[in-house]
Amino acid sequence: MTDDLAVSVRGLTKIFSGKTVVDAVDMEVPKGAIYGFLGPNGSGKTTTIRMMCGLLTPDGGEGRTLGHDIRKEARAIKENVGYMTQKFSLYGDLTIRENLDFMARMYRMKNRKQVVDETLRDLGLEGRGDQLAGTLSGGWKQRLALAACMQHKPRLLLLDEPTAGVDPKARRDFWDEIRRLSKQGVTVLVSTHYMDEAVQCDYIAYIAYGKKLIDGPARDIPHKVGLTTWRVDGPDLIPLEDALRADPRVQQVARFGAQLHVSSTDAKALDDVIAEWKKKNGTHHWVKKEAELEEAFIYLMANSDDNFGQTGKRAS
Ligand SMILES: Nc1ncnc2c1ncn2[C@@H]1O[C@H](COP(=O)(O)OP(=O)(O)OP(=O)(O)O)[C@@H](O)[C@H]1O
Repeated sequence: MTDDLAVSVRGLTKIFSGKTVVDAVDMEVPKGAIYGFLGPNGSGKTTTIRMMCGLLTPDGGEGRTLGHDIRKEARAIKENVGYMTQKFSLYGDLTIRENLDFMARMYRMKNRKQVVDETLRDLGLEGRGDQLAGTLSGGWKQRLALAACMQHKPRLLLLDEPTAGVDPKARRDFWDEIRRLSKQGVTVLVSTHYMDEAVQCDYIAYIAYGKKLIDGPARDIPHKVGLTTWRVDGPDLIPLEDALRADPRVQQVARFGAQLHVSSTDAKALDDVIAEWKKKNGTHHWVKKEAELEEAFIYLMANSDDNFGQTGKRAS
């Protein structure tokens, strides 16, 4: 394992009740990266991340996280992990200070009063420590939850759908903060179903049925998925959209504002469709474009009930 990797694991496997839910996954996560795990419900994302962070013992495989053996030194890894989930984050009926203190206790921090005071100050909440956390707005709850799990200065941060249900401004602020942490060298692992979280990631792994099917830098993912995309705008897009969706040679039609992005993994078949439309109706403006992460994300998620590689489903 090189010094610039926060995580390097091979053959990671987990079996629950006789069912292999993570199947021989290899993974390398550079230090300070924001690494997104995409995939359908129950595909094994959380289980993979938990094994990499020393929170769950693998049934097979090996590797190191933050320089520690994931099997033998799980405790040392855990001490360096901050965990923020959408479901469990704060106790609404405890005060802001009590929540911060509770988290500091969980990490057995010694100088808790000082740490909590510092966190309150950093958050700009000095005068509001006695306020019940449940009375905070969604965006503030999220800032508090993030600050709480960073108090022990972890080098690895786990985020489970961190901005689900949060308004756009708070979401932007949150990702600004995550990027700041990543620049400071904190490695961030994000499990998500949401495109606007996926596009924040430097690296992406797509997991289905416990297997890692695609991974790499986010900018390489569209190429790895192999999508060809055409952008179209012009009048009467709704009938065009309906017709394209009904065409078996088109795998995906996604609306982006006043445009449609029309995609397929079969470039030739798609080009034929577009050529026919250009001939039939000259009022639309068609441009072939590089597929971007948004289209790749929609494609992966829309096809995620099927075995990967099978197509035929369409995103909307
Ligand atoms: N502690 C456990 N005991 C038994 N089965 C489990 C346990 N944890 C997870 N599983 C099962 O393992 C499979 C993978 O779950 P996991 O939570 O890793 O998936 P996921 O991709 O993170 O899903 P989601 O996106 O819904 O959170 C699921 O079928 C789940 O029910």
